[in-house]
Amino acid sequence: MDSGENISAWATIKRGAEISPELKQGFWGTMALALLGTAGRVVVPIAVQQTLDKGINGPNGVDQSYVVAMALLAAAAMVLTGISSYLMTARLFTTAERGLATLRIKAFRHVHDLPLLTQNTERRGALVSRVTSDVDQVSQFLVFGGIIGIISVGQIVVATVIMLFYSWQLTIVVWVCFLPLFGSLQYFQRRLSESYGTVRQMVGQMLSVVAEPVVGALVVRTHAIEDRTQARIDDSIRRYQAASTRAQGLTAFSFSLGGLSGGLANALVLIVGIWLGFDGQITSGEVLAFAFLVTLFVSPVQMGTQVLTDGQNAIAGWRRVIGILDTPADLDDPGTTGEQLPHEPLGIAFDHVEFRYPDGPPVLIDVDLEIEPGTRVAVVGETGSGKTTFAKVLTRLMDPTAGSVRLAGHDLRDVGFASLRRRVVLVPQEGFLFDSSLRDNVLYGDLAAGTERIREAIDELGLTDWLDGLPHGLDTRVGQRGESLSAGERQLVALIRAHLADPDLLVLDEATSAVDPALEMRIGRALEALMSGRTSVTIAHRLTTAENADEVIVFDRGRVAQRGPHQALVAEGGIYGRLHASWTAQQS
Ligand SMILES: Nc1ncnc2c1ncn2[C@@H]1O[C@H](COP(=O)(O)OP(=O)(O)OP(=O)(O)O)[C@@H](O)[C@H]1O
Repeated sequence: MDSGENISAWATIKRGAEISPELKQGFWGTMALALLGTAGRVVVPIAVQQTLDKGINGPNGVDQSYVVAMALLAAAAMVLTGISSYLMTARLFTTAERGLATLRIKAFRHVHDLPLLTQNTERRGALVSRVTSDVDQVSQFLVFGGIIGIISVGQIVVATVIMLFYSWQLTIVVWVCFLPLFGSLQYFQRRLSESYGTVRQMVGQMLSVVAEPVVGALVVRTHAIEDRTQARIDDSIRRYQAASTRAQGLTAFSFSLGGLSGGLANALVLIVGIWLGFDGQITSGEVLAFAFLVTLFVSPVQMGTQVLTDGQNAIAGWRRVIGILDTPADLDDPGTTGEQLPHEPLGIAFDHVEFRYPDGPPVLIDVDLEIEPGTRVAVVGETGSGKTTFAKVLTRLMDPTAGSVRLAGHDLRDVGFASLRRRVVLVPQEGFLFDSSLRDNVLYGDLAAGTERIREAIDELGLTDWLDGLPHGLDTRVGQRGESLSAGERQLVALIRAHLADPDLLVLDEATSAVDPALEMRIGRALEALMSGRTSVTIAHRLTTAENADEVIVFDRGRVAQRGPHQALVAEGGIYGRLHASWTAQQS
């Protein structure tokens, strides 16, 4: 998956704003409010200077009404600052959250389009961290860092302009104190960017290492590998801690440099200001106002270094989310303009199909076959011979690397996904059940089905007595991943789901888990009903499945080695003969 690391900070912000156009909305209004707020803050030192130089030390002595007027002006300015800060904060919150909601939605949606292989290889925890915690970093920065950043820049600009108005010499003194910091900003920005990039990567790794044993808790317990698992988790936490400490150290250093420059500027302004005052070039009110202005200048610079840090962390996160969006979907959906599969049993044609996993050897080699509509096919072969890969290519979970697959004469690449997923259903070996009711789970087959249709489907599969035996019927909770049901019952749910979908090509990866004979019979009956009137391809692990099929296709190291009815293949011997012998030996 695209790590996004090659995108520069500026390009990341531009691309981020392109993905979430809401972030740009009302930007100039927010900037105007920021400037208004900053201008309000600057009024206070000016009022202090005016009060001292004209209201108290003026040529006609103390001018009370002038002092009151200046106090009122300062108060009004503070109220204005408060109101504009509030409005700006509210606007930033709203636009940032709206923009990030769009980013999350787009990223989550794209996860479904990612190549299946990427989803397998990209550690799932890291993927989740990209769409959750990485987006949170961006959110925190845009909301808090964004506010402070805008205020800071505005404050620095306005403070500099007013400082120049009072004394250009003291302004130069202040800027000279900050030059080393400003000069090294780019260096810090680069180092911070690298460090926070590593931090975000470590967060992803930590999440995936933590998530794995939670999902595989049963294996961890049964094999008593808690210590080994914990050691891996400890290691990833420590690596995250080290990366984070390195990044924070850099932040602390840049922050201290800001503090040092600020202290130096304050001291030098007083020394040089008093010296200029002796010379008559500046009044005491102006020196006092300048001291206020230096504070107005120093605090945003210090805040700015913090913002820079948060910004780098956020940009590192933003890059990773953009990396998801920039990873192309491997399968192109022709969409509504694509061809539609007919609603009738589908004929299958593999035209010199080759498939290889990335950087791997060919796993399907020159598979060239036709299957008549309505045929019941069993696919057999030794482990690793390519049966599952064949099923995935047949259902267009992956495209062949050479050759083509046609259903009812349509090249699968030209068929719209909506039609394909409606007419072709794959029932995997271990169907995934969601932590919800039985009804919700079977509804994934046909979201529009009502209770009556569901009951009808269950009846057609001969499962009504099984359903009636469940404590709450259709409302029975299946638990996480269907853990409250037995393995056989989970298969039944998968079969009902598939039947509701009413496909014209059914591709089944037969479950290998043994179930009790009564349930086995139920599953057999349900399968029988499910396959009738449809083309079906079953990856068979049982002798009876192969026996009952119209035709058996035998795979050997990616090639179709034999095909024909069961009896004929038994007579032929070869690979199927050996398989058959081992099945019958198992049964006896
Ligand atoms: N995601 C993958 N990445 C790389 N190689 C893979 C991947 N999935 C399968 N393979 C390889 O492809 C070959 C065929 O695998 P496949 O799963 O299609 O075999 P199979 O006949 O279904 O085996 P089984 O009966 O054990 O499920 C194997 O050598 C396997 O190692």
